[in-house]
Amino acid sequence: MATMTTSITSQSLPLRFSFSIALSQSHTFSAIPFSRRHLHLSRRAPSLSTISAVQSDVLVPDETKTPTFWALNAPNLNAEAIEMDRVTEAELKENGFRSTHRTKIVCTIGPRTCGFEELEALAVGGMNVARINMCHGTLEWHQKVIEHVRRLNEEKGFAIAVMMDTEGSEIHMGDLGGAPSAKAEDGEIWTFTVRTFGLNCPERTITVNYDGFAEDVKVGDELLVDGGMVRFVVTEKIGPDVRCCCTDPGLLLPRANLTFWRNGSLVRERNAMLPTISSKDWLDIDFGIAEGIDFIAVSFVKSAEVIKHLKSYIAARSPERNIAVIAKIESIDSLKNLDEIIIASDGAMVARGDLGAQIPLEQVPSVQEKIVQLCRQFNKPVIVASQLLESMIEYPIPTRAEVADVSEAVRQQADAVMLSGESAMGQYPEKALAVLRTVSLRIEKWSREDKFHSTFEPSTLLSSVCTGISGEICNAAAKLANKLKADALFVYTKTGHMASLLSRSRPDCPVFAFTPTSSLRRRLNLHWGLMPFCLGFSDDMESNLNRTFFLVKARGMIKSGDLIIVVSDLLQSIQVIKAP
Ligand SMILES: Nc1ncnc2c1ncn2[C@@H]1O[C@H](COP(=O)(O)OP(=O)(O)OP(=O)(O)O)[C@@H](O)[C@H]1O
Ligand SMILES: CC(=O)C(=O)O
Ligand SMILES: [K+]
Ligand SMILES: [Mg+2]
Repeated sequence: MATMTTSITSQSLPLRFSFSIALSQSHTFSAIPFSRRHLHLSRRAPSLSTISAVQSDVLVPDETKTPTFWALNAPNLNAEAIEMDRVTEAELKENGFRSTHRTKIVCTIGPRTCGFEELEALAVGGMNVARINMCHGTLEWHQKVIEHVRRLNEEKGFAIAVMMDTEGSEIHMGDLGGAPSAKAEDGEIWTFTVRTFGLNCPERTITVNYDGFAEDVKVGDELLVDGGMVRFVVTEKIGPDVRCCCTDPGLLLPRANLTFWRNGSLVRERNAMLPTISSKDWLDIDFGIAEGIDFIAVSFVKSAEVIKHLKSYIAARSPERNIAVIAKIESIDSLKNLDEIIIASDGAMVARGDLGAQIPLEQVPSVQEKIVQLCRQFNKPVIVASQLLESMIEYPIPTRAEVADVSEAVRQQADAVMLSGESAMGQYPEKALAVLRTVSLRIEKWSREDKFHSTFEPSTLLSSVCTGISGEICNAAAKLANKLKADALFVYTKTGHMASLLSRSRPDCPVFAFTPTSSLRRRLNLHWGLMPFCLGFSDDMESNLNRTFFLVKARGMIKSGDLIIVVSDLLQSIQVIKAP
């Protein structure tokens, strides 16, 4: 029979108040090993639900720890032995725990931001993940970006993750013979062709990457560029060439996505059979594995099988590197298999750009909300992407509607929001990033203060999927942190699982995630509310705590009296600690 032990420690830990509940690996409750003098409140524990019930009744102050005690007992450690970035550090020092941003930011890197200085400016501005889109640029170009990010992390202590986004084999235009864009005017006749040209592409001619294109389209079909940014109607087919008349004028961008529509429906002919991961994508993936990237975002996922296939490939090719696989939800097919896809993946992206070209636009908001909610249930990080601040490609301030869109994603508590063209080739990448940060900080604060969690009531949402003992511990810890108005949660995690579960509970305070490896630290950087630190730790929680408090305090990031809730992978325990 399981027995629960609650121990109140008073001597061995750097605490003035502490209590702990420990679950041993065999899932029976046992005494926590690091308290020397403790008061046991042993009791039978029929179910996990009793954990939170005992939490509030055992806070006992221990006034024996004076500043001199701490000065004498401080571990002899160099304050640099913890890896953190200066943005987090400065944020904590200046404004305290509550000020830190919870919603993470992914920035697409393009010609406007690929230089070291520009990348550093994004890092300082709060970029957590740098996304490289394999639709564009050469491998040499991408390699340079990855090298810059690695250098930023090594030299400046950032933990910026690199996400590679695959090209996929959906239909898209060629690269416009190297031109940055081309303007299509109303009534003009353009030729879409499967022929290839070198740099001498004839005027008003667009190459198409899909060989079956000229056979699949029919006269009268509508051809949509980028989901309708520019629109054509097919007037004539001549061998490999398809003549089209422009009906909605606009700017054509290199490699823009193409869809064709017949009688108001998206045409899925043989193109529906195109592989999700093309032969070019596999080469890109090999390149990414060799370069040590952190995430692979798979474009146009249709089923869970492709995710499983890629994950087993990564495991075989690179057993030591745990690259996370993100499913991009942007095709009609993915919506039919949403649950399985999310369960099979390590995270998902609501890729609203292409999604809005495949389903009616008015359905995109509800699909976004559904995906965000499912990811939270299944404990997978989720990114809301595309056109959040589209007008900032050209203008220094966003539209009011864009601010409302960002606010909605933050209110839904998505793990991350993403910049695309705004940071890749826009005129104001840093300003766009600053807008994301300012808006998300404001909405996060508002949500905490007003408990404005209406759509995502954790008790019903989180209980619908069983996350086992760890999940219950993390929910209880988050609840406790909210109730006690704790300043921070600390989690010691070797696999990242406990940290992700704490993030899933969306506590009011930030979560300091201590992990022993830099690669896990980078991956955790995508999760809502996690501040990942690299810190070697042992199986001895007492010494881990001593060490962490000393290091974090030496860096001026916490102060005496701060209330910290500590959760650990190692002991599956919750402790309440007042910083010495
Ligand atoms: N590496 C790059 N080199 C040149 N231009 C880029 C690069 N990355 C992005 N861009 C430009 O920024 C725009 C927006 O970037 P984004 O990655 O969202 O492209 P996208 O093609 O719309 O996305 P996706 O293919 O994933 O649906 C692109 O259309 C392209 O013009
Ligand atoms: C990001 C992306 O691929 C899209 O929105 O289509
Ligand atoms: K892509
Ligand atoms: Mg896309």
